[in-house]
Amino acid sequence: MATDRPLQQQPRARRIGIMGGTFDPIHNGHLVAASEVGHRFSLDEVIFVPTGRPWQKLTDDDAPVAKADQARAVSPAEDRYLMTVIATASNPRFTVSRVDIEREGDTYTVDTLRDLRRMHPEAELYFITGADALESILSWQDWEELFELANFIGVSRPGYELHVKHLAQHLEALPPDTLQMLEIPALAISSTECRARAARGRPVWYLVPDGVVQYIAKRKLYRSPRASSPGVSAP
Ligand SMILES: Nc1ncnc2c1ncn2[C@@H]1O[C@H](COP(=O)(O)OP(=O)(O)OP(=O)(O)O)[C@@H](O)[C@H]1O
Ligand SMILES: O=C(O)c1ccc[n+]([C@@H]2O[C@H](COP(=O)([O-])O)[C@@H](O)[C@H]2O)c1
Repeated sequence: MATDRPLQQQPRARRIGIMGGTFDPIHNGHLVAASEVGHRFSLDEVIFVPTGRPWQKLTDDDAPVAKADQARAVSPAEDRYLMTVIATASNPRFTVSRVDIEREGDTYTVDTLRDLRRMHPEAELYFITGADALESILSWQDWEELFELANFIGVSRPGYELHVKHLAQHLEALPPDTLQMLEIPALAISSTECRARAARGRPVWYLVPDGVVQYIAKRKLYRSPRASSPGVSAP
C-alpha cells in the first residue's frame, strides 16, 4: 500500500572541504572559493589549512623567492594562522587546522591529506584548489597519490585557465568525480597584490576581511622599511 511517509534516507558520510593556502594574507577570493564549493557540494565543514613551509614560495636559503615580484620571505606561520582564524571566525562551517604549521619541514599536500584522513576516517574529503595551483599540480610532491586521498575541486580564478589537459591521462584510471571543476564568482584578488598595497600604504579594505586589515596594521606586516607608516586609515 502506498504511504505518504518519506523514504528513510541512508545517513551520508560527512563531507569535509580542505582549503589549503599560504594565506599571506588570507583574502576574500579564498573565502568566496570555500563558500561556493561548500554550497555546491553540500559540505558540512571547510577546513582552512595554512601552509607551514611552502617550499615552492621559498628559495633554499629562505631568502627571496620564486615569483619575481615577491622580494620577500613568507610571513611567520603564526601570523598567517591567526589571520586565517580571524577571517573565518564568523562562519560556523569554517574551521582552521594547524596540521601543516606543526609538521616539521616543507609542506606537502600529500602529508596534509594523510593527516586529515587519519583525523576524519569516515569523512569524504574535497581538496579545493584554484586554477593556478591546479595548473602546477604535477610539480607537487607525490602528486600521483593525491587523487587517491581526496576528491579535488578546481575553481576558476581570473587570469588563469581552468583545465585538466595535463591530468587527463592520469585521471582516466580514476572514478569520474575524482576531479571536478567549478566556476565561482570572479574576484581578481591575490595575496601578492594585498601585500604590495599594504607596503605602499594603500588600503586593503574589502579585499581582505576587516579583522585582517586590523591585524596587518597591528603587526606591521608587509611594510617596506622605507615606507611611512600607513596604520589603519578609515575605509
Ligand atoms: N582570487 C582567487 N580566486 C580563486 N582561487 C584563489 C584566489 N586566490 C587564491 N586562490 C586559491 O587559493 C589557494 C591558496 O592561494 P594562496 O594562499 O597562494 O593565495 P594567492 O593569492 O595565490 O597568493 P600569492 O599572490 O602570494 O601567490 C590556491 O589554491 C589558489 O589558487
Ligand atoms: O604538495 C606540494 O608539493 C605542494 C606544492 C605547492 C603547493 N601545494 C599546496 O597548494 C596549496 C596552495 O599553495 P600556495 O603555495 O599556492 O599557497 C597549499 O595547500 C599548498 O600546500 C602543495
